[in-house]
Amino acid sequence: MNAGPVSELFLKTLSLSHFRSHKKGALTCDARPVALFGPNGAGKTNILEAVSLFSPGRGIRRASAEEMTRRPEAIGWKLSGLLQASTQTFEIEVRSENGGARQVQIDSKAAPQVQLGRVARVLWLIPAMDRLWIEGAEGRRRFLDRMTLSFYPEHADASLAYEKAMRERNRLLKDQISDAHWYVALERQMAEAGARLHQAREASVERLLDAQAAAQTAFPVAELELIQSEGSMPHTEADLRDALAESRFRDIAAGRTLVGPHRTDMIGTYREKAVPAKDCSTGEQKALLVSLILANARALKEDIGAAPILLLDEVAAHLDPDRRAALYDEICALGAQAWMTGTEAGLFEALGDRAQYVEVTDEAGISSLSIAH
Ligand SMILES: Nc1ncnc2c1ncn2[C@@H]1O[C@H](COP(=O)(O)OP(=O)(O)OP(=O)(O)O)[C@@H](O)[C@H]1O
Repeated sequence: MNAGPVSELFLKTLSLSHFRSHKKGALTCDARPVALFGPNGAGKTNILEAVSLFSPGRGIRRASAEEMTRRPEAIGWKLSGLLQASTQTFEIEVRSENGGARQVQIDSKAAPQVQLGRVARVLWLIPAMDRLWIEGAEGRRRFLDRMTLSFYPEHADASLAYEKAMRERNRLLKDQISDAHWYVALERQMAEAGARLHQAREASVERLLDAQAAAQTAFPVAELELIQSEGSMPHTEADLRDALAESRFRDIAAGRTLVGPHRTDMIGTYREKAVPAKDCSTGEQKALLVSLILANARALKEDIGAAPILLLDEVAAHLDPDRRAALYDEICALGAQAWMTGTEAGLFEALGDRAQYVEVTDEAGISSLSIAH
């Protein structure tokens, strides 16, 4: 099952049942951007989170199924939607019973989560990423891996294989086992999967730079460089295997693996100014992230034929009016169904009738998700 080459990709319907603050909510929409507006706490981000669960992973908040269960009933939740991919329509359902593991169905058939990545492509930018350039490497690595995964869905397999072998190696390290033959097989697996991981990340970084450089865009070019948090970064399978073998005694002392792509970091630079992203102004840091998301969407459109669904939480409020208008123009030029949130409908004024407007209110637990005219 694969959406294959598509000319458009958008959600036609979305229903939520007992999901976070939404007891019941349903929406029918077209391919245009969706501007969600309403007061603080109305449940706008919860709707974005619901859409994000139509792609693999734990969604925009990385929450557990249990956390997403509506209180106080806590009986489990269900999301369903019709995804239009050119002339094909996929019926997607994601649910959790009593806070248990998420179950996915595509066209009424149980499907593994990874299958969602081949049908729906969803990218997002949320306020939690605002400090991405400043905080720890883990957030940047996750951001990088999501972008990489969007280009190369098989990146998930390499990540899993790498992590599994590393977990076993770390167990040996913790038990202070120094017998070499125990390590060799695991390091071979790590090197094989790790080299694939690294190549896919490097390829994604290159694609993002090309997509930014080639575009007519109001956003600054974010140049990305991958580095290893300590020392040099082994690139090839052979280098990685040697680096792991060399690091063994140091790793035993540390009780964990100190070298490899799990320690990759990503440095961002505002290219035109040659200023590291971490030293840029708050607005510039946001603009660099918007630039990357748009580049990701443009490059993905080249691959699959249609722009991915975008989830932009509170992005409009953080951009000056010129940049905001530029963002809307670029989204519309891409033809992306961008789900955007804001407390005021006025934030979306520059979109005019190029978007559909949804007022989100939460009265008596029944969310009113009506298209506002
Ligand atoms: N599991 C849950 N059950 C019930 N309500 C929940 C649950 N999780 C979160 N909420 C409620 O959802 C609301 C937050 O929703 P959301 O973050 O979508 O708001 P928002 O409209 O984006 O607000 P803002 O404009 O402030 O960002 C809060 O009132 C919170 O208490």
